[in-house]
Amino acid sequence: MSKIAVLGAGSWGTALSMVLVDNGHDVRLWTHREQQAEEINGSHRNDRYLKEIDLPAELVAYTDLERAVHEVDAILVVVPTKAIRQVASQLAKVLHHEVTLIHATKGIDPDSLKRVSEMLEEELPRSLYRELVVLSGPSHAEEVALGQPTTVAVSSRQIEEAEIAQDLFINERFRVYTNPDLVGVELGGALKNIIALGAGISDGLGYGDNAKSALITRGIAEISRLGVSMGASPLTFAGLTGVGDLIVTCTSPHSRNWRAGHLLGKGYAMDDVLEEMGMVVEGVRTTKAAYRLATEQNVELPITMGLYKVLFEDANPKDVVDQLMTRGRRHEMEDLEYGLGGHFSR
Ligand SMILES: NC(=O)c1ccc[n+]([C@@H]2O[C@H](COP(=O)([O-])OP(=O)(O)OC[C@H]3O[C@@H](n4cnc5c(N)ncnc54)[C@H](O)[C@@H]3O)[C@@H](O)[C@H]2O)c1
Ligand SMILES: O=P(O)(O)OC[C@H](O)CO
Repeated sequence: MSKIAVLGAGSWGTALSMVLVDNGHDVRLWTHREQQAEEINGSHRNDRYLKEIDLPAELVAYTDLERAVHEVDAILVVVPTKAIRQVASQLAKVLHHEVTLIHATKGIDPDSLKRVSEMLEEELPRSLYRELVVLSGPSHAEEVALGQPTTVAVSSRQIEEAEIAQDLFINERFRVYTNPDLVGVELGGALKNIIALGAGISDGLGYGDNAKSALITRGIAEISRLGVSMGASPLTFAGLTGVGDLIVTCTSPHSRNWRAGHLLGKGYAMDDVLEEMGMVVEGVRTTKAAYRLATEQNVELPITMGLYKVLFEDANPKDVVDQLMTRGRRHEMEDLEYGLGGHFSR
């Protein structure tokens, strides 16, 4: 049994805490909101984030970060990307020993253009952890909380740290694979949210399965293009944290990104949509980050660019779809054009 602090009591932090409690660990769920801690400890519910789910009585919520992390073996950070630096700097002040450090947040910071692990590394002294671990994959909190079969991957620069995280989480309903490609695992989870917003918009506009399938497959092509330019392996994007997560997020009404896109496609204004969601929609900020990265690195991301125009330049989604459909002609597989596995003859 390990002592584990989970920082962030939203839907994902709560669902992952349930997995850890199921595995027999002593779990402290930290929230910055007193009322939420009272609800979790008193009625064993976290209804705003996981409706109608009874939490295990062993799960204890804390509002005092220092007490929550006292003598823990591992810390799981799972606050939204926007809060990562703030929570990490609070943690740096109260943590005084080395832990296994895992994060399960999916995003890229649009200001610094850093991945979540990079922000954590910048904010936390190296003496507090060995090598950071990322947990990602196709996993709606609502299904994990119900104990439905789920698979994810953990990645770290050191296999030992990834295996420690694998051991903490794995059980017969929550299968955890290891993957050495930390950059790819992190980017797949972050960038799929952009495409999920697009898939929601497409559904909201009334377009059908053909359009959504196009978004998923051309989406993974552009995720891979940007990912490879940032040092990821293209193979990772064919796995759980790439196409796996893209499918789950683009096709499910559980997805906040899909739902937000759906409302945008129906004509609601962005501010109203975000207020209606009441939970984090990571794809919005990540679209800004990917737009900047693509511009800086000269990588072609047509769907992301189109979505940026809809989200931040008030473009009409239907016009953006028209622009995407009438772009110049292209080969489908860029590498095949150059003879890797096949080539044309005229
Ligand atoms: N919900 C899912 O199914 C799911 C699955 C996989 C990954 N994720 C990722 O996990 C991350 C968290 O998502 P979520 O679904 O739990 O979000 P959420 O909106 O359900 O909850 C976010 C939680 O973070 C807390 N928070 C926000 N700012 C904070 C701060 N400064 N200090 C302390 N706490 C703060 C909020 O109070 C809230 O409890 C996101 O990056 C998301 O993409 C979510
Ligand atoms: O609800 P979303 O859109 O944030 O997606 C949740 C998870 O990332 C799906 O794997």
